Amino acid sequence: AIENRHKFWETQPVGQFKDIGDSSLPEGPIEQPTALSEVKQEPYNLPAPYEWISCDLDTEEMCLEVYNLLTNNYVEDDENMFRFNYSKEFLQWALRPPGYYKSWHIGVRVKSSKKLVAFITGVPARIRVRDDVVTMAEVNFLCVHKKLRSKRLAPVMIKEVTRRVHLENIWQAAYTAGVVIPTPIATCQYWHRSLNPRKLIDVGFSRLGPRMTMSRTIKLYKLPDSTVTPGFRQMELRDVPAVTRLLKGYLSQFAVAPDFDENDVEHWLLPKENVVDGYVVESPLTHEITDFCSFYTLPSTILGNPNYSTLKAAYSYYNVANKTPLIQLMNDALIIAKIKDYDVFNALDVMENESFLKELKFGPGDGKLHYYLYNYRLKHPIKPSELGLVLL
Ligand SMILES: CCCCCCCCCCCCCC(=O)CSCCNC(=O)CCNC(=O)[C@H](O)C(C)(C)COP(=O)(O)OP(=O)(O)OC[C@H]1O[C@@H](n2cnc3c(N)ncnc32)[C@H](O)[C@@H]1OP(=O)(O)O
Ligand SMILES: CN(C)Cc1n[nH]c2ccc(-c3ccc(F)cc3OCCn3ccnc3)cc12
Repeated sequence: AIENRHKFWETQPVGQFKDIGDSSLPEGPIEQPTALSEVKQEPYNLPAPYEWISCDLDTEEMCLEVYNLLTNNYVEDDENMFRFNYSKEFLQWALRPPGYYKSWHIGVRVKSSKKLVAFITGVPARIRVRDDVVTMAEVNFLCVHKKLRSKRLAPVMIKEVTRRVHLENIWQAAYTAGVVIPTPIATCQYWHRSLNPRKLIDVGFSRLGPRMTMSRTIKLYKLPDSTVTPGFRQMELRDVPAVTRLLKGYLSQFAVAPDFDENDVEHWLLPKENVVDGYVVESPLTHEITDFCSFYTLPSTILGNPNYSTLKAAYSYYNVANKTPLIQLMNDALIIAKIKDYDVFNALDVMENESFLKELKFGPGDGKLHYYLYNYRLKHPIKPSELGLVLL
């Protein structure tokens, strides 16, 4: 057998490849919590020139350092044509939800130059796994500077965030990645809906279909100038209780989903310009909030194109269609994104998204997004349609 060794991940309390199909192993936590006094009190050792830093994202200066590290060194697509370009406002939103810990915003910098060269974050979240609501860390933004790759720095970053999460008496985590490591609990496909086909073709994101001209392609993706659902409007603070009720009811059908309360909904779904958009359908007759849709803003830097520098992308977030057909609700989201000059609208095949992707002219992306739980075993991977969790 090909030795597909995961020297670090084989030491971790995660589902192991060798255990796949072994239904004698129980679902749930793999290791039991330890006493806080038994958690390593001091940070893990770093190579000599480096030191740990807790990044205070309340300061513009630290925010800019994190932004610059990620802008130049974070996730690229498989063909290295695009790199995620999370904005500073987005990072402050993503990393400061209710109950967040500054100590979980972990940086590594060069002692001499003070340059930030690595980063990893956690934010607390209540995640329901089947009938079990577990307080977890959502781990994200793992990044090692391009010049420091393949030095086994990532395992140290992961062990350090694990240690700091343990110190808060939290023993599970959730994370996603484009890479396959032990062991995905779900594997999702991402899809793209062109809004600005000319630009997408110019930058090489899309290609002209066979027997298709540019003008025919522009016509294919054309959208109305305004939304079609009566009562469709931006979400406001006063809608938080109704949206929370809608969302809790809707997410209860999925095997893994966030357990949002009103504080969480206010943080994660109230519109923030250039960060997150949320829309409700208020019945013109009864003024009841019947539906909800949302998307977040995550541009990608276009690498090495003379005419364009940024791809403006919207990502489907949480959507609840109770009275309005989901396909109509999502088409209104596309119309809003086009009005707001997005180039592309992206979606994973999670929740009920599969039901609208093809009809609304989404095309399949060229990779997968794998979902993981740390220190929590599922007997089998779940289907994307059983997943009710979207990580940023
Ligand atoms: C109870 C609380 C628990 C909290 C913690 C929970 C767990 C959280 C886990 C983190 C979740 C993050 C979620 C997230 O942020 C979303 S996924 C995005 C990750 N970031 C990027 O792709 C940015 C560009 N790449 C880099 O910066 C580097 O390539 C990174 C830093 C990715 C790896 O740096 P490197 O210089 O290329 O590699 P070495 O240092 O030499 O290390 C190689 C080892 O790292 C393993 N590796 C590689 N990529 C990984 C990834 N994306 N997740 C987990 N592990 C990953 C790899 O399998 C190998 O281990 P193995 O030998 O066992 O196979
Ligand atoms: C989720 N969050 C953890 C960021 C993250 N990490 N790793 C990833 C791999 C794929 C996607 C992804 C998710 C949804 C989607 F519609 C397109 C995607 O990537 C396209 C390829 N790409 C990468 C960079 N620029 C373009 C996100 C991520």
